[in-house]
Formats: sequence, C-alpha cells, structure tokens
Amino acid sequence: MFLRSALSLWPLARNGTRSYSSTGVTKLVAVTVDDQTGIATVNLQRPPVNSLNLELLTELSSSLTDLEKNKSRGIILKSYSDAVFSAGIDILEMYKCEEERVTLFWSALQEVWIKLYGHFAPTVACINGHAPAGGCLLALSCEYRVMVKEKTIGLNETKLGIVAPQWFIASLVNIIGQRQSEVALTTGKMFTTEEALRIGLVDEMAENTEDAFSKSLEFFKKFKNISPFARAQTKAFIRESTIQALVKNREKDLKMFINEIRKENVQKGLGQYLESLKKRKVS
Ligand SMILES: CCCCC/C=C\C/C=C\C/C=C/C(=O)SCCNC(=O)CCNC(=O)[C@H](O)C(C)(C)COP(=O)(O)OP(=O)(O)OC[C@H]1O[C@@H](n2cnc3c(N)ncnc32)[C@H](O)[C@@H]1OP(=O)(O)O
Repeated sequence: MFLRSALSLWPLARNGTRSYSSTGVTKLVAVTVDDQTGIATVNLQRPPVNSLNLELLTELSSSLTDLEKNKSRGIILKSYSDAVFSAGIDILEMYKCEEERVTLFWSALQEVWIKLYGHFAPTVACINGHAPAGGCLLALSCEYRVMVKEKTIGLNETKLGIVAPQWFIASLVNIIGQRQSEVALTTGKMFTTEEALRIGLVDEMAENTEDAFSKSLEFFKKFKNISPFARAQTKAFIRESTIQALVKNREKDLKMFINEIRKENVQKGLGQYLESLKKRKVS
C-alpha cells in the first residue's frame, strides 16, 4: 500500500521502470525507479570519466532531493561507464577557477554529500569502475559498496598536493577506522578492489557491472523484515555527528577550500597533475 502510494508520485511507467530527471531532460544524472521494488538507480553519465563539476553535482543534488520527497525504497549509485565510477572532482573546477563558480561548486559538493550520507533510504554504491578521491567520497557516503574486480579506489588527495577535507576523512574513518585511514590518506593510497575488500573499504567484489548490480540489489533484501522507520532513524543517529560537523561549519569549510586551492604551489601542482593525466593511460 505504502509502496503504491509513494510510487504514484513518480512520472510515467515504462517497461516496469520510471525514468526521471529533475530538469525534465536527462543529462548528467539519469534516475530510473523500478516499479516493483521502488528502488532507484542513479546513473552518473558525464563522459569520459564522470568527473564532478558544478553541473553534475547540481543535478545529483536535485535528484537526491526528489528521491527523498518521493520516498524511494533505496538507491543504487552507479556509473554509465564500465571503466570509471567517477574520477573525482573535475580538476578544472579547482585550477585557475573564478571565485563565484568555485563557491557554487564547493557548496554543491557539500550539499550532495550531506544529502547522500544522510539519505533516509538504504543506499548502495555499485562501483563499476575506478573511484579516486571525490569518486571514492561518493561511494563512502553510501551504506554498502559492491565493487567490480581489478578497479581502484581511495582518497589520493595527498598525491595531488592537496589535503582531504575533514568530512572526506570522517567518511573513510567511519568505515575502515583511524589507523588504516591515516596510512591510506597520508600516502594517498589507491586500493585495488581486492585490497579494498580485505580492509572492509568495500563490502563485496563483483565480476563485472551486471554482477555488481545484482549484488547491489541483494543488499536491500536484508531489510525485508525491518521497520523502515526503525532502520532510517538508526542510520540517522549513527551518522548525525559526522553530518553535523560539516553542517555547522559549511562556511568555514568553504573558505578553507578556496584558500587552499588558491595557493601558488597548489595551483602549480594541479596544473602539472592535469598535464600528467593527459600524457598517461591506465590499462
Ligand atoms: C587545509 C584545508 C583543506 C581544505 C581542502 C582543500 C582542498 C582539497 C579539496 C578537494 C579534494 C579533492 C578531491 C578530488 O576529487 S581531486 C581529483 C582526483 N582525481 C584523480 O586523481 C583521478 C585522475 N584520473 C585518473 O586517475 C584517470 O583518469 C582514471 C579515473 C583512472 C581513468 O583513467 P582512463 O585511462 O580511463 O581515462 P584517462 O586518464 O585517459 O582520462 C580521460 C580524460 O579525462 C581527463 N580526466 C581524468 N580525470 C580527471 C579529473 N579528475 N578532472 C579533470 N579531467 C580528468 C583526462 O585528463 C583525460 O582527458 P583528455 O583530454 O586527455 O582526454
């Protein structure tokens, strides 16, 4: 009954799923909701590597708001690409950036993290490709991570000469603990899927995208006999202090970010990193 009334808020059904976009035109984020289960698949689709720019984050943020309003039964976050889940922040948002744009950009990233980390329904990251830095952050924000074998994941900020913000760090610490996080963060470690599974950074390994997606769907079955309210409230209690640490300091966090990336040595490092990316290819 609940499912029916919640789903009746969604736009037209097509082949058992409802496609949906907050702007009416699907662009960088495509949301489909399964008619039977009420589970939403949020597909990031910004070629070539789903790097996070202002436009993608703005769409993702409004999709998350709509999913919250429409009482989705769960979210699977995945990539359109089998190679890259998300390459993290689009370096062009930090390199030689304008104050107005970078302010909007960072605020949108904060907003997405707050909404995803605190989403009331169960969330799964179907990590069907590499997930460095901001890509890893999106995966860490979900409750469960299924990752395709032979990919990489981690917060590699120090390798770029930048510092992962406190809320990135907290998201990692809450999953793999302080000691493992300290080593990983200070060395900018990118874990292979196999390594990530060993330390609990991901929960399951999959053969390919299809396998990862079906394993992601299995996660929701754990809650078949659990009250949705009890589940959601428990999640909220567990995550509240981590979320509040950013909510109370958004302005300060924004200033720190802008101040940090404007430093001459950081700008120089980002420029060199961009150049090195253009020269290198990952097998
Ligand atoms: C003290 C107070 C602290 C306050 C905080 C201050 C600062 C910190 C703030 C933020 C933290 C930063 C978070 C980030 O997310 S930074 C981004 C980190 N990302 C990476 O390091 C990933 C880089 N990319 C890769 O490793 C690879 O691209 C890949 C993801 C493994 C995919 O490899 P593949 O071989 O499939 O693709 P290509 O490498 O050929 O890439 C294709 C194309 O995309 C361009 N590109 C890749 N990544 C990015 C990116 N993140 N931003 C912009 N552009 C990217 C790449 O250059 C290629 O471009 P081309 O023109 O050559 O086609």
